[in-house]
Amino acid sequence: MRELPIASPAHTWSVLKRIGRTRRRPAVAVILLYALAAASSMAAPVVLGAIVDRIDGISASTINLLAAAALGFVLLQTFLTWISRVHTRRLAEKVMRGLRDDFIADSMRLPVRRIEGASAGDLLTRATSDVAMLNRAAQFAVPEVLIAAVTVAVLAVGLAVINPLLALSLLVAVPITGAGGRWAFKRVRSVTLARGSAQSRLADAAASDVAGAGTVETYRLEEARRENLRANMDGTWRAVKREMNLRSVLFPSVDIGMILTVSAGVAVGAFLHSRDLATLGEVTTGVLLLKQISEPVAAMLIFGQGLLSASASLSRVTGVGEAGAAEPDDSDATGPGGDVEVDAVSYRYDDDSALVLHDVDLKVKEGETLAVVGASGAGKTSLARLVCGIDEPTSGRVRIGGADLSGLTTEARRRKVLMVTQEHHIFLGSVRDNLRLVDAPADDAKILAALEAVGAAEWVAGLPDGLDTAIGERDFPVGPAEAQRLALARVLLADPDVLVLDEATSLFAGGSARDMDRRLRESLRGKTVIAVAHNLSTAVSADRVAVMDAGRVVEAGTPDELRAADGDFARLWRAWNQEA
Ligand SMILES: Nc1ncnc2c1ncn2[C@@H]1O[C@H](COP(=O)(O)OP(=O)(O)OP(=O)(O)O)[C@@H](O)[C@H]1O
Repeated sequence: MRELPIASPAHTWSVLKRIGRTRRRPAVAVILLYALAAASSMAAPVVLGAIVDRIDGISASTINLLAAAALGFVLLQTFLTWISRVHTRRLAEKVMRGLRDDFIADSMRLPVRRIEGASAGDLLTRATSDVAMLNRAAQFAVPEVLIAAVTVAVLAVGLAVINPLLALSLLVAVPITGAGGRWAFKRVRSVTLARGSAQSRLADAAASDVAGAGTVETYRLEEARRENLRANMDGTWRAVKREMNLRSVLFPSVDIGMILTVSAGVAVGAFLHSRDLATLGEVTTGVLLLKQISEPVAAMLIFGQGLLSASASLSRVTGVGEAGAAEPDDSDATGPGGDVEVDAVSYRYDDDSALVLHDVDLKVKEGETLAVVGASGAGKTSLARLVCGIDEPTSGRVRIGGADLSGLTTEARRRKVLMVTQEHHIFLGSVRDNLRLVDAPADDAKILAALEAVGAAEWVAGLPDGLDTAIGERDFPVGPAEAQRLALARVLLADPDVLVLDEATSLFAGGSARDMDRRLRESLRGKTVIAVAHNLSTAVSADRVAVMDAGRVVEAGTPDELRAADGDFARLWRAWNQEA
C-alpha cells in the first residue's frame, strides 16, 4: 500500500494564498477590528500612568472620571474583540467549507488505480482527523494568532511612543523564547506528518480487521491481529508523545519569556527613572503594557504551533488533489463517438511480474457489441480494465473516439467509458440518491425509466417509501441481484459512449439472465458495448466475439463465423451446450 501524496510546503502555501485572496476584504476588516480593540486596551495603562504622574495635583473627581473612561475603553475592547472573534469564526467556517468541498472533489477525482494502490485508512484519516485539526485551527488558532499579532504590534508601537528605551525591555525575552520557539517550530511539520501517518496505519489496521472479521475467527487469528493493532497503537502513541515533547519545550520557554519581560521592564524602568529618563507614570504605563504584550506573545507562539501543525494537516488534505492532478490533460483531443481501438497492447501488473496480455489488437465500431470469452485467467478482466483506462497499457495504445485514453483526465475518461463489474456499492441514502450520484439533475421520470430498463421498477415500487426508501447496510440491506440492477441503472443514467460489462449479468441465473441480456441490448442500442461473458448465450447474441487464451486474442469474428470455423469458440460452445 502506498500513502497518498503530501503537498509540498510551497503548494500548501499557494492554497492558503488562494484562500486569502478570495477572502481579502473580510480578513482586512477583521484585522482592523482587532487593531481597534488593541488600541482600546492601551487606555487603562495610559490613564493609570497619567494619574501616577499627576497624583499630587489631581482631584478625586478627575481620578474617578479618568477611571470611568478607562473602564469604558476596557468595555469597548471586550466588545470589539468579541465581535471580531465572531467574524473570524464565520470567515473560518466559510474557508473550511471551501476546503472540505475541494477535498471531496479531489477524492472523487482520484483514479481508481490510485485508490486501489492507496490505503483506505490514509484517505479516511485525512478526511476525519486532518480535517478536524484544520477545523480547530480555523476556529481557534487563526483568530488567537491574529488577535495576538495585531495586539503585539499595536502595543509595541504604543510603548515605543511612550518611552522607546523602556520598549527595549521586550528584547530581553528574545534569546530564550526565540530559541525554544525555533526548536519547536522547526520540528512541528515532520512531527505532525509522522503522527498523521501513524494514525493512517492504525485506521488501516482497524479497518482490515473489521473487513476480515470472518477470516480472523475462522483461522483463530485474534491474538496475532490484537498484537498487530497494539503495535500500531504504540506507533501512534509514540508519534503523539513526540508532539507533546514539542510543547514541553515551547511552553516553559514562553513562560520564562513572560516573566523576564516584565522583570526587565521593572528593572529598566527603575534605572530610567533614577536617571530622569522616564517619569514614574511612564514606567507604570510601560510595565503594564509589557505585561499586556507578553500575554499575546505567548499566545502567538502557543497557537502558532497549532497553526503549523494545521498547515501540515493541510498538506495532507491538499495532497489528495495532487494524486489526481498529476494527470495529463488532452481532453480536447477526444472526438465524439465510441469507436474503440486496442492497438498492440501488452500489460503486466507490476514491473517485476510477467506479461498477462500480449500484443492485443481489437477494433470495436461505434454501436457494436463485442463479447470477450475465454478460460479463467485468460486476461479478460485485465483487458476490460485497460479499455476503461483504469490501468494503463505497459505498451501499446487504447483509443476511444480516436483519443488516446492515457491523455484524458479521469473525469473526461469517465464521461467516455464506464465499467460495470460484479462488485458494486450501495451508498447510504435513498434509492434516488444512489442513482442521482451519476446524473444529479435526473428527475424521477428519468430515474424510473432507468429502473424499468433494468427490471428494477417493480422492486422499487414495492419498497416502503419507493424512491425515497433509505437503502444501504444499516437501513435496508439490498440483495446482490437488486444491487446489480441498481448498478446497471446507474450506468444507463451516466450514459457513457462505451460500456464495459465484466460479468455484470452473471449473478442472474437462467431465465432472469436472458431477460437481463435482452433488456440491456434494448437499452444500450447504439452504444458500444464490450461484454466479458462466461455465459455463452450472452456471447452468441453479440455482434462479434473475441476469444482470449493466455493473454492473447486467438480468435475473433461474428458468433456464426466462429461456430462454423470449428476453433476454440466452437469447442467452448459445444461444451456449454452439453452442460446446459
Ligand atoms: N491485481 C493483479 N495483480 C497481479 N496479477 C493479476 C491481477 N489480476 C489478475 N492477475 C493475473 O492476470 C492474469 C489474467 O487475469 P484476468 O483476471 O485478467 O483473467 P480473466 O480471464 O478475467 O479470468 P476470470 O475469468 O477468472 O476473471 C492471471 O494470470 C491473473 O493471475
